[in-house]
Amino acid sequence: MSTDPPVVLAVAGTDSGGAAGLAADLATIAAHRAHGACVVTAITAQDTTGVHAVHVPPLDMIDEQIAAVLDDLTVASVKTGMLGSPEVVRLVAERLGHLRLVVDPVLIATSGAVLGDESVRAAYVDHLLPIATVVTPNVEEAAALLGVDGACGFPPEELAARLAAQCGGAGSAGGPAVVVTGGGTTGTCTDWLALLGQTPVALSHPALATENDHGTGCTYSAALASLLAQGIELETACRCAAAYTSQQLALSRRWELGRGRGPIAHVAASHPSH
Ligand SMILES: Nc1ncnc2c1ncn2[C@@H]1O[C@H](COP(=O)(O)OP(=O)(O)OP(=O)(O)O)[C@@H](O)[C@H]1O
Ligand SMILES: Cc1ncc(CO)c(N)n1
Repeated sequence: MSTDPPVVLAVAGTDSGGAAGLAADLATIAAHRAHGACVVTAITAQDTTGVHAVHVPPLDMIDEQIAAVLDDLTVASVKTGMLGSPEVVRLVAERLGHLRLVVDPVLIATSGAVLGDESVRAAYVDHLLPIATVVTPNVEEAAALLGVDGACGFPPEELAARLAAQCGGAGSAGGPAVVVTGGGTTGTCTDWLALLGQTPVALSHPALATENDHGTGCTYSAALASLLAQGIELETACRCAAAYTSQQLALSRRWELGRGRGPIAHVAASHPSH
């Protein structure tokens, strides 16, 4: 019997502060006992206070990374994060569209920085979302992808249902599942899972009071991709990914790293003592 771990490919940007992007993705994939491969789509000069500069590598180099991984490894699932340009979104759709694809449509950072502009948003809508397995926007990203004002007042479950309809309307396979993730530091956090033509399902867990939530969305989507790679059914995988993310938020709650919104913890609670 094979002892190989499933391979999860993270296609995402770097965060020099080590909180979000590939740092969060690869640590989360490893924590789920999967093997993480990576394709670097963007380099950000970033810290807990914000994003100071962005560089998108040449498209050829991104294509070479994808080709190297696909040529050598059997990829069980892909998680996409910051893609950085419409050309990269199209390339990912072309090269990885045949695989199980968890798309975190990164448009706006926790700090408010724009990580994907209008052309990136349009490329997601036209090329990547229709062929995704799961899409995991937060409320603001869901509204942007629908082309409605973020302050439109649609409840998150309606955003989830509308986005599932928008993505799945044209496709024969019914389109992706949509999880609109919900933050909030008091009471209950509810993520809404919507599938085309079905009533959205509320996935709720206790909210944690913390300012150290930089990288939360990356952690959630990488956990989801890892769980799906292990063959876990979608709704259970969504619940487990949220539970994992909450657990990591609890671990970093009292940290004082950086001057801004600090990182979510990437490793487990216990350290070997020296
Ligand atoms: N304070 C919190 N307490 C508990 N769970 C949380 C909290 N904030 C977010 N979550 C959970 O974390 C997961 C990721 O959601 P979130 O909406 O924060 O992602 P995001 O906004 O895309 O993150 P990012 O700011 O990194 O882009 C969801 O399951 C959400 O419910
Ligand atoms: C590189 C990168 N990817 C994703 C996010 C979203 O949290 C971020 N801030 N930076």
